[in-house]
Amino acid sequence: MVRALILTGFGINCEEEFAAAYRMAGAEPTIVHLNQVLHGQVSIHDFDTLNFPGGFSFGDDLGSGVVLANKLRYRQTGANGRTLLDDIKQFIADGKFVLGICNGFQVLVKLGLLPNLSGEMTPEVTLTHNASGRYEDRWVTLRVNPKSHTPFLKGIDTLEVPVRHGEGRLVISDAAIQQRIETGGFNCLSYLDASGDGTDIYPFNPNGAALNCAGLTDPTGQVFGLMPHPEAFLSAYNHPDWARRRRQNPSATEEGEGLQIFKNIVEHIAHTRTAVASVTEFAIQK
Ligand SMILES: NC(=O)CC[C@H](N)C(=O)O
Repeated sequence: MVRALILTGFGINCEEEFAAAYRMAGAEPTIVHLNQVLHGQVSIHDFDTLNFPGGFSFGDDLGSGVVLANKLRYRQTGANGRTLLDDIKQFIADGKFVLGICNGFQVLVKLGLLPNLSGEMTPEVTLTHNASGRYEDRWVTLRVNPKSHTPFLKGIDTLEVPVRHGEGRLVISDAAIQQRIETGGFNCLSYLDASGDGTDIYPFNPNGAALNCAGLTDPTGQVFGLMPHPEAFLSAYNHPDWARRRRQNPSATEEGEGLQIFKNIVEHIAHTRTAVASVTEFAIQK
């Protein structure tokens, strides 16, 4: 069974949707208060994926995700001076996966886990207040960057998902970093307009993000974060226009488009595990 650790506490509020997504994708989700991890009662290393849900951690004080990111970077988890960021580094080095949605994405960016071009886990870009100056709560259409190789987005071309955030505007102040993000395809998701083109025009691009970017991966593809909420589109009936969509395509699946991201990563982990097991079995037989 693929095991997903879902963090909560301090104002995170999307952990149940996250758990439902993993459950529907065939994994075993465990929701844990961040303090249980920081106090050593739960180890992230017992899990395959580490998940940062959306919400309003620490009331968005100092900027969304900033306080939680600092807690992960500086709060020592034991007498040996280790921090949770040290454990997350190990977790990624072990080939495991990290997913952050909305406030979770903001945490990963402020922590320097995304895009992490340098490998040093220092912040390289930021997410800040929407260009509209308002909280945006609407559905958007996204396209997956064909250059992206993250298993989370395998086989997905476009998808519709809701956004609900006040600080989703990606700002890249260094031209060299922007170029490396584009060259590597780490800007893995872009906002589309009604004709299916990437756009910086409001409200299709709800926040004015650089590169029309709704999501980033790190160079390994193991760390993925996005502003929209795929975990809020698990059933076709979550879509505001579900009735018309069903009339147009009555034989379409009843699954929501967001679920595929979770199915992808669960299948990828299960498949990798089977492949490793059969190689090991082959080596033992020899
Ligand atoms: N839904 C969310 O996770 C919102 C994130 C953050 N509080 C913001 O408003 O930008």
